[in-house]
Amino acid sequence: TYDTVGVLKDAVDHGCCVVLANKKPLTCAYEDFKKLTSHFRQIRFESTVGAGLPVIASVTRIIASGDPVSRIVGSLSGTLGYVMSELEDGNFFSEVVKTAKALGYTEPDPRDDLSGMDVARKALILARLLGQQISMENINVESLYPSELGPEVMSTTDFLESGLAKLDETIEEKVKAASLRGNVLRYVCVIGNTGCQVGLQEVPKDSALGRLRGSDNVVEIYSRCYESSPLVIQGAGAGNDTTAAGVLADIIDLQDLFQARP
Ligand SMILES: NC(=O)C1=CN([C@@H]2O[C@H](COP(=O)(O)OP(=O)(O)OC[C@H]3O[C@@H](n4cnc5c(N)ncnc54)[C@H](OP(=O)(O)O)[C@@H]3O)[C@@H](O)[C@H]2O)C=CC1
Ligand SMILES: N[C@@H](CC=O)C(=O)O
Repeated sequence: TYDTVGVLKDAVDHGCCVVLANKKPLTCAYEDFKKLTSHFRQIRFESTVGAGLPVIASVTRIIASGDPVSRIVGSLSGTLGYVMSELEDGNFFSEVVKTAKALGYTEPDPRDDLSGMDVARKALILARLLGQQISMENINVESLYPSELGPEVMSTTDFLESGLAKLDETIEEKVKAASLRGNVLRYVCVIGNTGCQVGLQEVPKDSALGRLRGSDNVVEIYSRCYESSPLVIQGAGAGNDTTAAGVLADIIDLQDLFQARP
Protein backbone atom coordinates (compact mmCIF):
# COMPACT_ATOMS: atom_id res chain seq x y z
CA THR A 1 0.00 0.00 0.00
CA TYR A 2 0.91 3.66 -0.51
CA ASP A 3 -1.16 4.62 2.55
CA THR A 4 1.72 4.42 5.01
CA VAL A 5 3.69 7.40 3.63
CA GLY A 6 2.19 9.85 6.14
CA VAL A 7 2.77 7.66 9.18
CA LEU A 8 6.33 6.86 8.04
CA LYS A 9 7.18 10.55 7.69
CA ASP A 10 5.71 11.23 11.15
CA ALA A 11 7.71 8.31 12.56
CA VAL A 12 11.06 9.58 11.27
CA ASP A 13 10.17 13.13 12.33
CA HIS A 14 9.70 11.79 15.87
CA GLY A 15 13.11 10.12 15.77
CA CYS A 16 11.82 6.57 15.26
CA CYS A 17 13.66 4.06 13.07
CA VAL A 18 11.93 2.53 10.08
CA VAL A 19 12.67 -0.57 7.99
CA LEU A 20 10.77 -1.11 4.74
CA ALA A 21 10.27 -4.00 2.33
CA ASN A 22 7.32 -2.22 0.70
CA LYS A 23 8.45 -0.19 -2.33
CA LYS A 24 5.35 1.93 -2.64
CA PRO A 25 6.08 4.59 0.01
CA LEU A 26 9.41 5.30 -1.74
CA THR A 27 7.88 5.54 -5.20
CA CYS A 28 5.24 8.23 -4.81
CA ALA A 29 6.14 11.93 -4.71
CA TYR A 30 9.86 12.68 -5.00
CA GLU A 31 9.58 15.03 -2.00
CA ASP A 32 8.37 12.11 0.16
CA PHE A 33 11.27 9.92 -1.00
CA LYS A 34 13.69 12.75 -0.22
CA LYS A 35 12.19 13.37 3.19
CA LEU A 36 12.24 9.71 4.18
CA THR A 37 15.70 8.89 2.88
CA SER A 38 17.33 12.06 4.22
CA HIS A 39 16.99 10.51 7.69
CA PHE A 40 19.91 8.23 6.88
CA ARG A 41 20.40 7.10 10.47
CA GLN A 42 16.75 6.14 10.86
CA ILE A 43 15.66 4.35 7.71
CA ARG A 44 16.70 1.22 5.85
CA PHE A 45 14.97 -0.28 2.79
CA GLU A 46 17.39 -2.87 1.43
CA SER A 47 14.65 -5.46 0.77
CA THR A 48 12.76 -3.14 -1.57
CA VAL A 49 15.28 -3.99 -4.33
CA GLY A 50 16.44 -7.58 -4.77
CA ALA A 51 14.95 -8.76 -1.43
CA GLY A 52 17.93 -9.87 0.73
CA LEU A 53 20.59 -9.00 -1.87
CA PRO A 54 22.87 -6.07 -0.91
CA VAL A 55 21.95 -3.92 -3.91
CA ILE A 56 21.07 -0.68 -2.13
CA ALA A 57 23.98 -1.06 0.29
CA SER A 58 26.38 -1.46 -2.65
CA VAL A 59 24.99 1.47 -4.60
CA THR A 60 25.04 3.78 -1.56
CA ARG A 61 28.60 2.75 -0.65
CA ILE A 62 29.85 3.43 -4.19
CA ILE A 63 28.13 6.84 -4.22
CA ALA A 64 29.42 7.67 -0.72
CA SER A 65 32.97 7.04 -1.91
CA GLY A 66 32.54 9.73 -4.59
CA ASP A 67 32.49 7.23 -7.45
CA PRO A 68 29.73 8.29 -9.87
CA VAL A 69 27.41 5.47 -10.94
CA SER A 70 26.61 5.80 -14.64
CA ARG A 71 24.42 2.78 -15.30
CA ILE A 72 22.65 -0.09 -13.57
CA VAL A 73 21.43 -3.01 -15.68
CA GLY A 74 19.78 -6.18 -14.49
CA SER A 75 16.98 -8.59 -13.97
CA LEU A 76 15.27 -7.32 -10.85
CA SER A 77 12.20 -9.51 -10.58
CA GLY A 78 12.34 -12.89 -8.88
CA THR A 79 8.90 -13.65 -10.30
CA LEU A 80 9.71 -12.72 -13.89
CA GLY A 81 13.13 -14.41 -13.67
CA TYR A 82 11.47 -17.61 -12.49
CA VAL A 83 8.71 -17.36 -15.09
CA MET A 84 11.15 -16.76 -17.97
CA SER A 85 13.44 -19.64 -17.04
CA GLU A 86 10.49 -22.02 -16.60
CA LEU A 87 9.12 -20.99 -20.02
CA GLU A 88 12.45 -22.01 -21.56
CA ASP A 89 11.83 -25.49 -20.16
CA GLY A 90 8.55 -25.68 -22.09
CA ASN A 91 6.11 -24.95 -19.27
CA PHE A 92 2.93 -22.94 -19.71
CA PHE A 93 2.94 -19.27 -18.69
CA SER A 94 -0.32 -19.58 -16.73
CA GLU A 95 1.01 -22.52 -14.73
CA VAL A 96 4.38 -21.02 -13.86
CA VAL A 97 2.85 -17.72 -12.74
CA LYS A 98 0.61 -19.64 -10.32
CA THR A 99 3.62 -21.59 -9.06
CA ALA A 100 5.57 -18.34 -8.57
CA LYS A 101 2.70 -17.09 -6.44
CA ALA A 102 2.62 -20.30 -4.41
CA LEU A 103 6.38 -20.03 -3.84
CA GLY A 104 5.95 -16.52 -2.35
CA TYR A 105 7.76 -14.72 -5.20
CA THR A 106 4.90 -12.61 -6.58
CA GLU A 107 3.27 -9.53 -5.14
CA PRO A 108 -0.15 -10.19 -3.57
CA ASP A 109 -1.65 -9.47 -7.04
CA PRO A 110 0.79 -11.06 -9.56
CA ARG A 111 -0.27 -8.43 -12.10
CA ASP A 112 1.94 -6.03 -10.15
CA ASP A 113 4.85 -8.19 -11.37
CA LEU A 114 3.49 -9.00 -14.84
CA SER A 115 2.72 -5.34 -15.61
CA GLY A 116 6.39 -4.51 -15.01
CA MET A 117 5.31 -2.01 -12.32
CA ASP A 118 7.09 -3.87 -9.51
CA VAL A 119 10.37 -3.74 -11.49
CA ALA A 120 9.70 -0.11 -12.41
CA ARG A 121 9.34 0.73 -8.70
CA LYS A 122 12.72 -0.88 -7.99
CA ALA A 123 14.21 1.05 -10.94
CA LEU A 124 12.74 4.27 -9.57
CA ILE A 125 14.20 3.70 -6.10
CA LEU A 126 17.65 3.06 -7.61
CA ALA A 127 17.41 6.01 -10.02
CA ARG A 128 16.41 8.32 -7.17
CA LEU A 129 19.35 7.05 -5.11
CA LEU A 130 21.56 8.06 -8.05
CA GLY A 131 20.15 11.57 -7.68
CA GLN A 132 17.59 11.52 -10.48
CA GLN A 133 14.53 13.56 -9.52
CA ILE A 134 12.12 11.41 -11.51
CA SER A 135 8.73 9.73 -11.02
CA MET A 136 7.01 6.59 -12.26
CA GLU A 137 5.72 8.50 -15.33
CA ASN A 138 9.33 8.96 -16.48
CA ILE A 139 9.95 5.21 -16.70
CA ASN A 140 9.13 3.27 -19.87
CA VAL A 141 7.35 0.12 -18.73
CA GLU A 142 6.30 -2.87 -20.86
CA SER A 143 3.38 -4.92 -19.57
CA LEU A 144 3.04 -8.65 -20.25
CA TYR A 145 -0.77 -8.51 -20.27
CA PRO A 146 -3.30 -6.27 -22.06
CA SER A 147 -5.56 -3.78 -20.26
CA GLU A 148 -8.61 -6.11 -20.79
CA LEU A 149 -7.06 -8.37 -18.12
CA GLY A 150 -6.21 -5.51 -15.75
CA PRO A 151 -7.30 -4.95 -12.12
CA GLU A 152 -9.98 -2.44 -13.21
CA VAL A 153 -11.65 -5.17 -15.28
CA MET A 154 -11.25 -8.37 -13.24
CA SER A 155 -10.38 -9.52 -9.74
CA THR A 156 -7.09 -11.22 -8.89
CA THR A 157 -8.92 -14.55 -8.52
CA ASP A 158 -10.58 -14.24 -11.95
CA PHE A 159 -7.25 -13.26 -13.50
CA LEU A 160 -5.57 -16.33 -12.03
CA GLU A 161 -8.41 -18.69 -12.85
CA SER A 162 -9.33 -17.58 -16.37
CA GLY A 163 -7.37 -14.51 -17.52
CA LEU A 164 -3.85 -15.88 -17.35
CA ALA A 165 -4.45 -18.83 -19.68
CA LYS A 166 -5.41 -16.39 -22.46
CA LEU A 167 -1.76 -15.29 -22.55
CA ASP A 168 -0.23 -18.77 -22.94
CA GLU A 169 -0.21 -18.89 -26.75
CA THR A 170 1.28 -15.43 -27.38
CA ILE A 171 4.00 -15.91 -24.80
CA GLU A 172 4.85 -19.38 -26.12
CA GLU A 173 5.27 -17.94 -29.64
CA LYS A 174 7.69 -15.30 -28.32
CA VAL A 175 9.70 -17.91 -26.44
CA LYS A 176 9.93 -20.15 -29.55
CA ALA A 177 10.89 -17.25 -31.84
CA ALA A 178 13.67 -16.21 -29.45
CA SER A 179 14.89 -19.80 -29.16
CA LEU A 180 15.22 -20.12 -32.97
CA ARG A 181 17.67 -17.21 -32.80
CA GLY A 182 19.63 -18.84 -29.94
CA ASN A 183 18.12 -16.39 -27.48
CA VAL A 184 15.96 -16.43 -24.38
CA LEU A 185 13.53 -13.86 -22.97
CA ARG A 186 14.41 -11.81 -19.92
CA TYR A 187 12.61 -8.91 -18.28
CA VAL A 188 15.40 -6.34 -18.16
CA CYS A 189 15.80 -3.09 -16.26
CA VAL A 190 18.16 -0.37 -17.52
CA ILE A 191 18.85 2.74 -15.46
CA GLY A 192 21.11 5.25 -17.18
CA ASN A 193 21.90 8.93 -16.99
CA THR A 194 19.42 9.62 -19.77
CA GLY A 195 16.47 7.51 -18.63
CA CYS A 196 15.04 4.25 -17.29
CA GLN A 197 13.38 1.42 -19.19
CA VAL A 198 11.99 -1.89 -18.03
CA GLY A 199 10.77 -4.48 -20.50
CA LEU A 200 11.08 -7.81 -22.22
CA GLN A 201 14.29 -8.39 -24.16
CA GLU A 202 15.75 -11.24 -26.15
CA VAL A 203 19.22 -11.94 -24.80
CA PRO A 204 21.79 -14.57 -25.84
CA LYS A 205 21.26 -17.82 -23.95
CA ASP A 206 24.93 -17.77 -23.00
CA SER A 207 25.02 -14.32 -21.37
CA ALA A 208 24.90 -13.27 -17.71
CA LEU A 209 21.19 -12.51 -18.06
CA GLY A 210 20.50 -15.54 -20.26
CA ARG A 211 22.08 -17.93 -17.78
CA LEU A 212 19.84 -16.78 -14.90
CA ARG A 213 17.67 -19.49 -13.43
CA GLY A 214 14.81 -19.56 -10.98
CA SER A 215 14.11 -16.54 -8.81
CA ASP A 216 17.68 -15.24 -9.10
CA ASN A 217 18.23 -11.54 -9.78
CA VAL A 218 21.39 -10.18 -11.35
CA VAL A 219 22.42 -6.53 -11.07
CA GLU A 220 25.39 -4.95 -12.85
CA ILE A 221 26.55 -1.60 -11.47
CA TYR A 222 28.76 0.57 -13.72
CA SER A 223 30.74 3.48 -12.29
CA ARG A 224 34.12 5.13 -12.82
CA CYS A 225 35.81 2.39 -10.75
CA TYR A 226 33.63 -0.34 -12.24
CA GLU A 227 33.62 0.88 -15.83
CA SER A 228 34.60 -1.94 -18.16
CA SER A 229 34.02 -4.65 -15.57
CA PRO A 230 30.86 -3.87 -13.54
CA LEU A 231 30.20 -4.78 -9.95
CA VAL A 232 27.84 -7.77 -10.21
CA ILE A 233 25.41 -8.90 -7.53
CA GLN A 234 23.51 -12.13 -8.10
CA GLY A 235 21.32 -14.43 -6.05
CA ALA A 236 17.78 -15.16 -4.95
CA GLY A 237 15.79 -11.96 -5.48
CA ALA A 238 12.41 -12.96 -4.04
CA GLY A 239 10.87 -15.27 -1.50
CA ASN A 240 9.81 -15.08 2.11
CA ASP A 241 13.09 -16.22 3.68
CA THR A 242 15.44 -13.96 1.76
CA THR A 243 13.12 -10.96 2.18
CA ALA A 244 12.78 -11.54 5.91
CA ALA A 245 16.56 -11.93 6.17
CA GLY A 246 17.01 -8.59 4.39
CA VAL A 247 14.59 -6.89 6.78
CA LEU A 248 16.26 -8.43 9.82
CA ALA A 249 19.72 -7.35 8.62
CA ASP A 250 18.39 -3.79 8.22
CA ILE A 251 17.00 -3.82 11.78
CA ILE A 252 20.34 -5.02 13.14
CA ASP A 253 22.19 -2.43 11.05
CA LEU A 254 20.09 0.39 12.53
CA GLN A 255 20.45 -0.99 16.03
CA ASP A 256 24.24 -0.96 15.61
CA LEU A 257 24.12 2.79 14.97
CA PHE A 258 23.07 3.36 18.56
CA GLN A 259 25.44 3.06 21.50
CA ALA A 260 24.53 0.29 23.90
CA ARG A 261 23.40 1.69 27.26
CA PRO A 262 25.79 0.89 30.12
N1 LIG B 1 7.73 -11.68 -1.37
C1 LIG B 1 8.89 -11.18 -1.74
O1 LIG B 1 9.75 -11.86 -2.28
C2 LIG B 1 9.17 -9.74 -1.48
C3 LIG B 1 8.21 -8.88 -1.00
N2 LIG B 1 8.51 -7.57 -0.79
C4 LIG B 1 7.48 -6.68 -0.29
O2 LIG B 1 7.03 -7.13 0.99
C5 LIG B 1 5.66 -6.77 1.16
C6 LIG B 1 4.86 -7.99 1.56
O3 LIG B 1 4.94 -8.91 0.50
P1 LIG B 1 4.57 -10.44 0.71
O4 LIG B 1 4.97 -10.85 2.08
O5 LIG B 1 5.13 -11.16 -0.46
O6 LIG B 1 3.00 -10.36 0.55
P2 LIG B 1 1.91 -11.29 1.21
O7 LIG B 1 0.67 -11.15 0.38
O8 LIG B 1 2.45 -12.66 1.45
O9 LIG B 1 1.69 -10.64 2.61
C7 LIG B 1 1.09 -9.38 2.72
C8 LIG B 1 0.61 -9.30 4.15
O10 LIG B 1 0.18 -7.97 4.41
C9 LIG B 1 -1.09 -8.03 5.08
N3 LIG B 1 -1.82 -6.81 4.76
C10 LIG B 1 -2.22 -6.38 3.57
N4 LIG B 1 -2.86 -5.20 3.67
C11 LIG B 1 -2.86 -4.90 4.98
C12 LIG B 1 -3.36 -3.81 5.75
N5 LIG B 1 -3.98 -2.80 5.16
N6 LIG B 1 -3.16 -3.81 7.08
C13 LIG B 1 -2.49 -4.83 7.68
N7 LIG B 1 -2.00 -5.89 7.03
C14 LIG B 1 -2.17 -5.92 5.69
C15 LIG B 1 -1.76 -9.25 4.49
O11 LIG B 1 -2.76 -9.71 5.40
P3 LIG B 1 -3.93 -10.72 4.87
O12 LIG B 1 -3.28 -12.00 4.54
O13 LIG B 1 -4.81 -10.78 6.06
O14 LIG B 1 -4.53 -10.04 3.68
C16 LIG B 1 -0.58 -10.22 4.41
O15 LIG B 1 -0.37 -10.88 5.63
C17 LIG B 1 5.19 -6.16 -0.16
O16 LIG B 1 5.23 -4.77 -0.05
C18 LIG B 1 6.24 -6.65 -1.16
O17 LIG B 1 6.42 -5.76 -2.26
C19 LIG B 1 9.76 -7.07 -1.00
C20 LIG B 1 10.76 -7.87 -1.43
C21 LIG B 1 10.54 -9.26 -1.78
N1 LIG C 1 7.44 -9.70 -6.43
C1 LIG C 1 8.80 -9.33 -6.27
C2 LIG C 1 9.23 -9.61 -4.87
C3 LIG C 1 10.35 -8.77 -4.48
O1 LIG C 1 10.34 -7.56 -4.55
C4 LIG C 1 9.68 -10.11 -7.24
O2 LIG C 1 9.18 -11.04 -7.85
O3 LIG C 1 10.84 -9.76 -7.40
